Amino acid sequence: MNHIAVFGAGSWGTAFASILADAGNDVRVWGRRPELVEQLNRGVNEDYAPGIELSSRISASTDPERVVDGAGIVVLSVPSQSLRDNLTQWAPLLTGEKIIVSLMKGIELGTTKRMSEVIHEVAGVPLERISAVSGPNLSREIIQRQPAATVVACPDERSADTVAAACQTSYFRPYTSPDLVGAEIGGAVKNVIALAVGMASGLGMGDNTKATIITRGLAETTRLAMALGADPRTMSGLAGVGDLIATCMSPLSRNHSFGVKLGQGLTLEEVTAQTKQTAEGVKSCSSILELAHGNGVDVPIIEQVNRAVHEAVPVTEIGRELLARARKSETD
Ligand SMILES: NC(=O)C1=CN([C@@H]2O[C@H](COP(=O)(O)OP(=O)(O)OC[C@H]3O[C@@H](n4cnc5c(N)ncnc54)[C@H](O)[C@@H]3O)[C@@H](O)[C@H]2O)C=CC1
Ligand SMILES: O=C(CO)COP(=O)(O)O
Repeated sequence: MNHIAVFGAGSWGTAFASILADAGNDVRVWGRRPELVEQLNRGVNEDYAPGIELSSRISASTDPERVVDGAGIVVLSVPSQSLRDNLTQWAPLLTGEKIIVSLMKGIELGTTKRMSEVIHEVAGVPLERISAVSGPNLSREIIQRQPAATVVACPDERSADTVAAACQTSYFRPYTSPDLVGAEIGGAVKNVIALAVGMASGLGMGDNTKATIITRGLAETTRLAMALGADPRTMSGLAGVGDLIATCMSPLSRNHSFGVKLGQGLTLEEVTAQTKQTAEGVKSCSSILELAHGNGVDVPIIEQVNRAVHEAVPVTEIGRELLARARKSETD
């Protein structure tokens, strides 16, 4: 039996630990809070996966050394903006031939780095042993064992295949891809587009408006991904349009729900106070905008989401601005 370490006992860390356990692995989860670790060791996570009985193959600890000991694969699932701080403490443990898996969908504020870049920089792990798992994977559906597929992206085919083999179950189908950049950009940007779709929903707009934002959001994502060297085909796959659809359309999405509340007129502070879980797009809209500007990429939806979220520009105003832009060809 393989031993796999999962850092982060939130919604996705716990759901992914369940997949790994169902795939036959012995899974050790690191959690920050002793009370949550104690819950996991009783086979539940009422904070992040209420009503779900967890596999007996999952155990948990607050001690990173104990969690990593003997693991060939280490999965990271903490909020993107806290990765660097956490990794600084964990880096000495990530030695040897371990494969590191990022489940995170964000871009670091201040550096505009993707999560694999942060892992490479802080832990010194070569990119050939860093993979990202990304796709339409709403944790609540996955932990209920509803069928879904995902992409395991890594420049090294053997590493990608090792991770894919470790997380394949009767309900979860991983595809491999060499396009780490595309998978990470697809995963991070769709959160911002989901905020925009949520805002439209909150304003009472219907499906035409939402489909328009999703489609033009995909155009922005593709432009940015290609400018960073990604394969455009990734954008028409699970880590691109697949995740975009799931996140933009589902009431289970925290980013979508966050956007709905902003659209209904709540302030950023009010929505933040009501939101217990991580809505990555709220912070990453700024870093993604900076990344796009730094690469000369036009991202009007992301720009307007950033204004609504961080400059308190009314949501009605950003819609008007998007529609008033100069006419252009759809494919420019
Ligand atoms: N929930 C989902 O459906 C999916 C989430 N993701 C991504 O997975 C990543 C993790 O998200 P979730 O598990 O959903 O978030 P979550 O909010 O459910 O859980 C986050 C976990 O990190 C812990 N945490 C918070 N601040 C921390 C810090 N400073 N240091 C260490 N731990 C900290 C929390 O206590 C919690 O256990 C995000 O990047 C998200 O975009 C990706 C696919 C699906
Ligand atoms: O990434 C996700 C689904 O693939 C989860 O989206 P949210 O973080 O918006 O809930």
